[in-house]
Amino acid sequence: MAPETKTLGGGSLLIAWQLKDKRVLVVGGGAVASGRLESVLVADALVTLIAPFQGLHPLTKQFIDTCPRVTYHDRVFGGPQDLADVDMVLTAIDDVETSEQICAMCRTLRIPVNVADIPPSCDFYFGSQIRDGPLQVMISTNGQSPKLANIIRKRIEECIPDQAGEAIEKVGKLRTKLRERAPGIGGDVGKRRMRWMIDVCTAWEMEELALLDDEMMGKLLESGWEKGRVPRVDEVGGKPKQSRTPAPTSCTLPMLLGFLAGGSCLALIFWSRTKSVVWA
Ligand SMILES: C[C@@]1(CC(=O)O)C2=NC(=C\c3[nH]c(c(CCC(=O)O)c3CC(=O)O)Cc3[nH]c(c(CC(=O)O)c3CCC(=O)O)/C=C3\N/C(=C\2)[C@@H](CCC(=O)O)[C@]3(C)CC(=O)O)/[C@H]1CCC(=O)O
Ligand SMILES: NC(=O)c1ccc[n+]([C@@H]2O[C@H](COP(=O)([O-])OP(=O)(O)OC[C@H]3O[C@@H](n4cnc5c(N)ncnc54)[C@H](O)[C@@H]3O)[C@@H](O)[C@H]2O)c1
Repeated sequence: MAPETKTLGGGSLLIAWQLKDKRVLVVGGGAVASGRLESVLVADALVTLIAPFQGLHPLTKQFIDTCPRVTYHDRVFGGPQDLADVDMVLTAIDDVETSEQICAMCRTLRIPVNVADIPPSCDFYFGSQIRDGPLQVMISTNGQSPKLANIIRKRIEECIPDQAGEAIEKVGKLRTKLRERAPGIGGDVGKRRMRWMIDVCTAWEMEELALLDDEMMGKLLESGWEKGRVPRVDEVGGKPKQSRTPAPTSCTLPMLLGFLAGGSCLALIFWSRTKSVVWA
């Protein structure tokens, strides 16, 4: 559906920010900071953490002890020198004044900043997250209700197929193999690659894609891509997913029995009524 261009606005940009090897400064070491650490470490960032040892949350300590990507300084924030060569700043401290000062310095230096719980001091908000391997879902209420974001996340989690993450991973591998076999950017080959990938993803069930291994991928490319078709799972050595729709026999038999039982009851009632009229 085309967007309503005249009234467009009031939201925020939803993107998957690539943080690999970017320098992220986290100020604070409490529970909120530990969540921030997890969020940026999952994105392969290089993290500097500044917080006095005394206030560290156990999870923050664990990240310091076990993640080589975290460089820890046992002290309070020291001023603009702490912001040199930094690509992103996240503060989670129980000191509003210092938070606002850090935000002002970041804005001067044009470093994107998030100050936990102070929306005017945020260039971007965090959201409620679902992760399953490469699958990433963020629920944002754009600052209106973090608790509802948390509740909606739990509901969405229930709807995501169990094998979604694994299926995505396997399809990712298949796409890499396909690009090796049929290289090139754009053009006819690009169009044909995209069409074939769309057809494979549409024709195969998520559970079937999740089972793809190297051998099956090889066969799929050989007997599928090379011949311009999408083979069935069993044609490439896989086990097809049991159909979710019950087989017609298993569906019609109980229905038929039910129908016969119902019919017999009605006949019995009708017969007994006729009898009682006659006997009256
Ligand atoms: C999603 C989540 C991600 C995360 O932080 O990791 C997140 N807050 C979470 C929880 C949470 N935060 C608060 C409560 C108490 C209940 C309630 O108030 O609803 C709960 C619920 C709980 O703890 O269960 C209090 C709160 N938060 C903010 C304010 C200030 C204000 O609104 O003005 C106040 C009031 C302070 C006060 O009253 O003094 C502000 C922000 N919090 C945001 C993110 C950004 C907007 C996200 C969005 O709207 O989508 C934004 C704008 C900035 C930011 O921090 O990035 C995480 C859930 C993770 C999960 O469970 O999955
Ligand atoms: N967005 C959210 O989900 C959310 C939820 C709860 C609380 N918060 C907010 O986030 C902030 C942090 O919450 P918390 O529960 O982690 O707090 P906390 O009190 O457990 O931790 C605060 C941390 O900041 C450190 N600190 C304080 N001043 C510092 C300074 N100048 N330099 C470096 N480190 C400093 C402390 O040593 C401690 O490690 C609070 O302001 C709170 O309002 C946000």
